[in-house]
Amino acid sequence: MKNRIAITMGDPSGIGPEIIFKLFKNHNLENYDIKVVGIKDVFKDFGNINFEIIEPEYKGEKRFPIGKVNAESGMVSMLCVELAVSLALKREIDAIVTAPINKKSISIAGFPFPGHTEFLAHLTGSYDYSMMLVGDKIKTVLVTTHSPIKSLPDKITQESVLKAIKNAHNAGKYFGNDHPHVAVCGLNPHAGDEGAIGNEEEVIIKPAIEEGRKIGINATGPYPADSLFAKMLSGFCDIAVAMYHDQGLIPVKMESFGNAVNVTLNLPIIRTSVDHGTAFDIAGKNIASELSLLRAIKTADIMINNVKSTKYI
Ligand SMILES: NC(=O)c1ccc[n+]([C@@H]2O[C@H](COP(=O)([O-])OP(=O)(O)OC[C@H]3O[C@@H](n4cnc5c(N)ncnc54)[C@H](O)[C@@H]3O)[C@@H](O)[C@H]2O)c1
Ligand SMILES: N[C@H](C(=O)O)[C@H](O)COP(=O)(O)O
Repeated sequence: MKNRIAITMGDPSGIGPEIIFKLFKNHNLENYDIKVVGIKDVFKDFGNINFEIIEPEYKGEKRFPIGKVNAESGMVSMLCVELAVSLALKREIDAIVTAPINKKSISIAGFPFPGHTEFLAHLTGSYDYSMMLVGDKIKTVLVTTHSPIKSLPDKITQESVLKAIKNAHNAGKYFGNDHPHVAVCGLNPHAGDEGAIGNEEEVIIKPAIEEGRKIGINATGPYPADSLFAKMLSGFCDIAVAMYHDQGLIPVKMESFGNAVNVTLNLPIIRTSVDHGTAFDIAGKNIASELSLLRAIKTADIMINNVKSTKYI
């Protein structure tokens, strides 16, 4: 049986519908059983639709302004995610792959979540999840997700760092390595220089790495983040653990933007996503690339095939 994957439409004011249409038009998808969760009317201007669309219950206006923040687009994009998650929890599909949402539009639509990741955690009752961005050589798991910088000191704890280390270890299998070398970034410049420039490395990050090592994870660090990612390009480690969003995502996007995949680890469902946003600046121009979406489908397929056969720590 082919793996059953639902792609959520994303924000209809952005490039989500366009890249979904291009995915079906330009690629051979016969190895997968793919459905789209979205609004049919949104796709009809692109041409003949040769894929199945499941619609969420949505009673509002179905014409969405292109390239503009608005509450209706935010609302419908989240309703699609909600429906896809319910199908995944009922095991009617094997994975969800998400097209991009706009964080401002979902906020004015009344969803108090800064992204899919946190909404998915809410819908599935998950706490020990992590965001991972998968580039070609650079693969990063984050300790904190969409957190304002000023909130970081409270969120980077021994527990949250250890959680990310475990999730990074367990993610190795998806990339052909059951025992990955997980290299952990410091938080401060030069990883604190042994306490000379901040002490989070000494009192939080090193103890978390030690805990990880005690349960058999090949975790090392903390390393100065400014040089770790350059070393990663030469094969120094398999997965990096980064303390906050931009520390981990800038290196992935520098290396692989447009071809990387966002994975939410340790949910009770499989979820992958594109590495880019709604790109309002190019929405409606027919120039958006669907390649990250294709990669997200392939990654979800690998995860589905691997998930049953793996031992978790
Ligand atoms: N997976 C997601 O849902 C997701 C991911 C990232 C950002 N976002 C959200 O999207 C919105 C816009 O974010 P942003 O402007 O920071 O980033 P963005 O990724 O939307 O755009 C950054 C730049 O990359 C270009 N770009 C993006 N995707 C492209 C594609 N497929 N093909 C060609 N060019 C592409 C855009 O035109 C823009 O110049 C924000 O609300 C952000 O929070 C959502
Ligand atoms: N952090 C992601 C990125 O920059 O690519 C993006 O915001 C998407 O996050 P969600 O999957 O949580 O929406």
